[in-house]
Amino acid sequence: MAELTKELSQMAHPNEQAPEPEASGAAAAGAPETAAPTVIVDDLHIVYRVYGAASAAQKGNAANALMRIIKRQGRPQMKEVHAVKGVSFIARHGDAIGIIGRNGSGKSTLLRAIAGLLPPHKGSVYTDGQPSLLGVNAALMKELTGERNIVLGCYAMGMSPTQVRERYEEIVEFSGIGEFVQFPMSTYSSGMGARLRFAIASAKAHNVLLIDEALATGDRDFKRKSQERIHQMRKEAGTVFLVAHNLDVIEETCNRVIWLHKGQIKMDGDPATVLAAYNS
Ligand SMILES: Nc1ncnc2c1ncn2[C@@H]1O[C@H](COP(=O)(O)OP(=O)(O)OP(=O)(O)O)[C@@H](O)[C@H]1O
Repeated sequence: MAELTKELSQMAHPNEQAPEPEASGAAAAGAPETAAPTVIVDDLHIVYRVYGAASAAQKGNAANALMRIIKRQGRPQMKEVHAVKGVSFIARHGDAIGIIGRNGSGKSTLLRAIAGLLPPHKGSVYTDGQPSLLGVNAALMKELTGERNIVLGCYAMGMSPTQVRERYEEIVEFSGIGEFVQFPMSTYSSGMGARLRFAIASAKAHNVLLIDEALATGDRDFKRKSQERIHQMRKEAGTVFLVAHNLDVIEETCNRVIWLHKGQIKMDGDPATVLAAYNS
């Protein structure tokens, strides 16, 4: 608690997404402890409510269905999925944090919660500025051309028309989509879409950039370019979170790895140590 209070007071503009920090086991690795914190996650719990669903024990069983009819109960209405269970950590300027874990371990949920897209069931997320989430499904419009998406995407990130004009060619060049920039995004392969999204999102310096698997679909050349850009963004004093199943990308890009298992942190530390434990 004392550590968290101190860290919070260091944050320039904490973007408080939930009240009252509570007790914490937050630990830092990666960037030096003197670097300013950019994200504080304190005992975070995220619960999804799925309406119209039922647990395996409640449904698909004739005896259960008969009992519900006898008791005049309707279909079970709601199921809760406790996707993140008491996660705490502190991220700092200059950190590139890889988040690894099996399918369904809570990686994407954690990123979406840091981005402020999911309300905490319990606990808090504090961020320095508005984090930008760059996901496989990031909101570009499929029916518009790459060109229109670049312009709109840059405006959405708060760039001025002059800044958009200055950066436009570089974004097209970086994405490598060539003449397809004049075609609607619905004609793009998933790799081309992912490259364009990354090129747009990384055209601006972000305090906190959250990347969800966006590098997974790029080819080798693009992966190398995007890794270089992530390194550059870290130098510009930002913090990058990266969810990827490709552990090579994590190892080459990140200075810290958080391993999630069933919604909890199993390990948080330097990539060599965490990846060795994860692979064993
Ligand atoms: N919108 C949702 N509604 C209900 N449950 C969800 C929803 N999104 C995710 N979940 C559940 O939350 C848990 C964590 O999912 P999440 O997508 O965060 O995991 P992940 O580690 O990113 O998985 P993957 O590696 O497969 O992408 C899973 O049990 C998943 O079924």
